Amino acid sequence: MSDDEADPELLELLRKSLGISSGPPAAPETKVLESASFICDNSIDVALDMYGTQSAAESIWSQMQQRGYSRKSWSEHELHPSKEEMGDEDRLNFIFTMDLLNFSFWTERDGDSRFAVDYKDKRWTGYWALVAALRRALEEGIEITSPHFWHNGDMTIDTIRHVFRSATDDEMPLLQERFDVMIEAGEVLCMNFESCISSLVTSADHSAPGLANILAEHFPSFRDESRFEGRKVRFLKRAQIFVADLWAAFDGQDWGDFDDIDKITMFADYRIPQILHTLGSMSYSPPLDAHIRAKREIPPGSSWEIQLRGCSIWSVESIRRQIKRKHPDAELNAILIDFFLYDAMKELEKKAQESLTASKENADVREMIPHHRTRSIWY
Ligand SMILES: Nc1nc2c(c(CN[C@H]3C=C[C@H](O)[C@@H]3O)cn2[C@@H]2O[C@H](COP(=O)(O)O)[C@@H](O)[C@H]2O)c(=O)[nH]1
Repeated sequence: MSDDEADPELLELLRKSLGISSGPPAAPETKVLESASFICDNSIDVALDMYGTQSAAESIWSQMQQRGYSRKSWSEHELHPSKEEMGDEDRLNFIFTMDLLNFSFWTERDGDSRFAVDYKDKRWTGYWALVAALRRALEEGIEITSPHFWHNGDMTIDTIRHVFRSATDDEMPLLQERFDVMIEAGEVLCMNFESCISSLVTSADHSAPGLANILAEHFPSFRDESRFEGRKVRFLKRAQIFVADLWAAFDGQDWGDFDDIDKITMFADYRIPQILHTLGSMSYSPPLDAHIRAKREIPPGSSWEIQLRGCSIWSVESIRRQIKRKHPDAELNAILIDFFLYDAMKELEKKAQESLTASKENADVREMIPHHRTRSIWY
């Protein structure tokens, strides 16, 4: 070995001590699926049912095929922004704002008296009420999706109260928190990304988990993490659904072009656990089951809440693996299963509502378990 060739082992030792990695940078990982597996292995109040998972996988896959459910289904929702009506920058801003605020729409009310937004001659509730309110504001000339507007002092809490005003006397939950996360996001975007969502997305260099990690790193309101059995666990629900919404809205191209989109997991919200339980894929201990049916709140960060969220992520992963086992050519990932389950849940809820109102006395609607009630900005 010539004098100027250093000993490779010595070099490696030096690199390790200086924390310099030798090989190519490791591919970004969110560690969400790993968290979900750990939670599921240590859950005693939520359990996955193997047979329920197998039958859920079959019915989900056959329904997805019957409906031709795909990434394009996202843009078929009448309130989601299409490329015909919004330029790329406006759509980026719209989707970022939507997923910055995509949390906690449930209230103590249900039925016709719950929080709702009237828009385009329809009454929208839940997530769709958020999307409708953003559209309504833009049509009223309020730049509610612009990071500049959040940061230049023009936006006040009264702006938010006006933008998200309800058609009933039941107000959108957490209005102050929604205002706070917009102010915070405006500051972070101004300091780190020239107030441009495009700069934020570009910084991930086409990595889906990379973009989710960047959101969690720079924006506290996207840092959806907890501790369980002495370990940090990550859910990153809104960070991941932002990536997934970009991927779907831009049909896997341009701002939706990610090399590793399949590393995104199901989004741990309060709707998917409900349908996973209804499908028999997930079951609850008697105390937890009773608590949820009584519509009692479950504190954020509590063991029950973390078990519900972690087991839901693992349940959708098990369903995905089951579908791939039976149908190796199936083109699908956790995102599409999740989106499908959310849409299916909303259809179920609508049918249950209609049959309850239509024939209250003999409604044989199997009393679907309610969704769990945790109040937080994470989902
Ligand atoms: N896991 C998961 N959670 C989702 C969604 C969506 C909407 N996504 C749209 C985009 C593509 C899909 O096709 C959907 O059309 C909202 N949520 C969450 O649900 C809760 C709102 O419930 P409700 O109050 O009943 O509207 C709240 O935590 C919200 O964050 C999803 O897709 N997956």
